[in-house]
Parts: sequence; C-alpha cells; structure tokens
Amino acid sequence: MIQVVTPQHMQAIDDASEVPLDELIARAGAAVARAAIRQLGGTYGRRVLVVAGPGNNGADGRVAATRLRERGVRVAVVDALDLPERLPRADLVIDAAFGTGFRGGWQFPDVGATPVLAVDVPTGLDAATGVAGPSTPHAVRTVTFQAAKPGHVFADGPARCGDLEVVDIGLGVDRADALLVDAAAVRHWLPHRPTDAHKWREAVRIVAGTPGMTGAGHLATTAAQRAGASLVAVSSPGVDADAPVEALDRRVPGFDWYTAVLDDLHRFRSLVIGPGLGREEHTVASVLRCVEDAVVPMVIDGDGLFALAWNEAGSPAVLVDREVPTVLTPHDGEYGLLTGRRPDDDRLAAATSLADTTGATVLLKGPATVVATPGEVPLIVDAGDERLATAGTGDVLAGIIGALLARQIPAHRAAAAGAFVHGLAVQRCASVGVIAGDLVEQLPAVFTDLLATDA
Ligand SMILES: NC(=O)C1=CN([C@@H]2O[C@H](COP(=O)(O)OP(=O)(O)OC[C@H]3O[C@@H](n4cnc5c(N)ncnc54)[C@H](O)[C@@H]3O)[C@@H](O)[C@H]2O)[C@H](O)CC1
Repeated sequence: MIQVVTPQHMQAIDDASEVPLDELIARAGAAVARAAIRQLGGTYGRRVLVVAGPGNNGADGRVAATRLRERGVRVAVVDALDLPERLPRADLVIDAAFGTGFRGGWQFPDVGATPVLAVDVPTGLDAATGVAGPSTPHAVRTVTFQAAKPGHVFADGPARCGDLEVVDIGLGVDRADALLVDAAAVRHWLPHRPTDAHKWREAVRIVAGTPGMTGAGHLATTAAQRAGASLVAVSSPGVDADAPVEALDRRVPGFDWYTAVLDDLHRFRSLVIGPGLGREEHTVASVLRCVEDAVVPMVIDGDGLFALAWNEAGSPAVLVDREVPTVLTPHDGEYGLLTGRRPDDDRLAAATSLADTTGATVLLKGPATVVATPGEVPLIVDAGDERLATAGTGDVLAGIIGALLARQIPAHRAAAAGAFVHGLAVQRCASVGVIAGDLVEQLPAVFTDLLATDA
C-alpha cells in the first residue's frame, strides 16, 4: 500500500533526516527530470519550460532543469516571482513554482494546452486537503517524494495531479498517517474458504428494507451472497414479499422486530442493519435494541445511522459498550447527523475523530473513502468513481462488508476491502446507466480476478 503522510509530518521527517537537504533536493530534481523525459518520450529536440519558485520546490525544479540540459533537452527556467510577459514555447511545462509552502495569492501562468508536470503538488493545491486554489494547473503527472500526501487523493487532488508518481528519495517514514489500499493488500486480507466449511460458518443476518423500500433488503442480501456469505437471512420489517430465493426469508412485523432478530442472532457471524428501514420512532427503538444487544459484529448503514443519531444519550453512548466490532458507513450527511457537523476538508481527521469517540470502525464515504478504527492506521480507498453515486449502491456496500465480517476479516480491513471491491465492481460496469444491481453481478468476477492476480 502507498503510504500517505501529511505535509506537517513530512516536514518533521525532513527535519529529523540525516540526509542533507541539498542531497534530498538533488534526488528529487533528478526524479522529476526522469519523469519529464518519459513524458516527452525522449530528449532530442524537446523543449521544456520550468516555472521555478523561491523555495525548495523551485530548487527541485532547477535541479531538474540542469539534469534535462545534460541530457540534451532545451530548457528555459523562469522565475515564478518575476514572470516574463510572454512565456517561452515548450513541449512540457514543469510546475516547480510552489509546493507545500504555498500560501496563496500567486497565479499560475496560462500555459494553454501545453502539458504540465507538477513537482510534489500542482501549485495552489492544498497538500493537506486536496482543495485547489483558483489557478491550480491540471497536471498530467505529479512527482511527489517519499509518500503521497492527503491532497493527492482527496477533493480536487486526483483531477489536478494527473498520474501520481511517488519517488523514494531516501527518507525513512517513521509511520504513515494513512495507507492507500491496493489490490495486493486486499488479496492478502481475503481468507480462503476452509475445507470444512458449512453454511452457517459465514452466515450473515440482514435487517433492511420496508414497504416501498424493498430493494434495499434485496440489494444488501444479494451483495452479501455474492461477496462470499455462506448463508443470508433477511428481514424487511412489515414487508410481505419474497426474499431472493437463495436467502432465508425471515418475515418480521413492522414494529418491535428486534426480539425476532436477536432471538437466534448468535447463529450468525455478522449483522447488517439499516438500509431502507425508515426513520419512524418505533424503528429507531428496534435498531437501538439490536445495537445494544447484538452479540455479533455489525454494519450500521443508512437509517440505522439515523437511529444512532436520534438516541437521546448520543451515538457514542450506545456504541462504546459494544464488545464486538461495529462498522458505521456514513456519507457526509449521515456523519453530520451523528456528530452535529458535516466533515470538513480534513477527511482523515473527521473519520478518525468519529471512530475515537464511538470505538467503532468508521467508513466515511466519498470519492476517496476513509476507513478509521481506533488504534489502526486509517485506510483510504480510491477505487470507485462517480458512477457509484446512484441509489442503492450503499446497500450493496453494506452487504459486502457484512459478508467480509462474517468471513472473519477484522472490521478495519473488512470495511476497506468492501469499499475496494465495490470500487472495482463499478470499474467493470458500463460507462452510463449503471444501477446498484449491476455491482452485485460483477462481484464474483471481481473476487475471482483479485485472487487470481499475482503480486
Ligand atoms: N521530503 C520531501 O517531500 C521533500 C520536499 N522537497 C520540496 O520542498 C517543497 C517544500 O519546500 P518549501 O521551501 O517549504 O516550500 P515552497 O517551495 O512551496 O515555497 C516556500 C517559499 O515560497 C514563498 N511563498 C509561498 N507562497 C507564496 C506566494 N503566494 N507568493 C510569493 N511567495 C510565496 C514562501 O515565503 C517561501 O519562501 C516540497 O513541496 C517539495 O517540492 C524538497 O525537495 C526536500 C524533500
């Protein structure tokens, strides 16, 4: 997994390093020059313009300029604080104006259609949050050093950075502030089905869907099945319609259904509760009883999160006493319900603080999803895309995580692996018109490919 380190932490790592700054800059600049040559597809006859600022980012760019000249590239360097009226023509612009030390108020020049290679971060992109300033260029590639920064993965970061290259310049990272989840990690986390498997061994209990919202139960159930649950029993309170044929259809009344759910919950390995349950007072009461008394790991999603938020004592009070893992899956609005405030730009901090106050694993949904668990390094999943922003995809994610919990994967990894395969599933779908059920259909192939790949 790629390490993610905040800019402040990276500064501390730099300060503590025995490698002199000049040497770090020499290594950084050489890496930028190599990336530029790859981007140009050669050196002969190529022209590069370096926009170099007054700090270390500019110094990286000036070293790159020297290296490129040594390789025969025609290089012009312009001072970011003294830009000429007309920029020299070039095949590639290297943005070495400002990096993590940028404080705003400077405009990157208009370079038209010339591709931009950014050093560390495109100038104006906040390396801590990914929020771009008004003139931040859209780089085709960004070369950063030693570790990715949160700004590369959140908010405007991915669109402004282009392809991200993380180069080792010889700094020891003492600890990562987060890790970017990749296929190798998820493959490593997935257990093999034991030869003595039986259908109750990885059984998932689902409470989802109500009259008019029956799709939520269906999607969570089929997702859990396709993510490897050996058996799924589903209840959609008050619904008088068949569950998917392979699932156990546990019909429960619209009120006080918690007794029926808790009755034989010990036979299951996880409980998914919340999708499409509605927000009635009696529903809140049943959800809370389940959260208090459920003896298995659980995923609380959608209206289940609403129920937590409307508990008079507050959600932390219900959750901290649970002795088995809990995964909360809020989007920003649900996070706001739970905490009284939507997450701000620092999404790592937002997810971590909710995890710390509740003791739960928090999966904060977004274009880059954050998974935080007390005592664990936060995980970031950026496998999905905007096609996931459609009705029912959250129900699918909850079902997948329920299955992974039932397969005995620890909650932190189950949540991140769930988000990762959810993202891979959408990558296999059509570019337009994707519906949540399409993701479910892709899951067996996603798992098969993940397990088959060498790495
Ligand atoms: N471990 C690493 O990742 C390394 C990264 N390196 C590079 O160093 C920069 C950060 O360097 P720093 O000098 O701290 O910051 P900047 O170069 O971004 O600029 C600071 C410089 O600029 C002035 N300034 C800031 N904003 C403005 C503005 N709007 N107008 C005018 N002047 C401004 C500020 O006053 C300072 O003088 C990092 O991004 C990497 O590229 C090194 O290679 C070492 C290892």
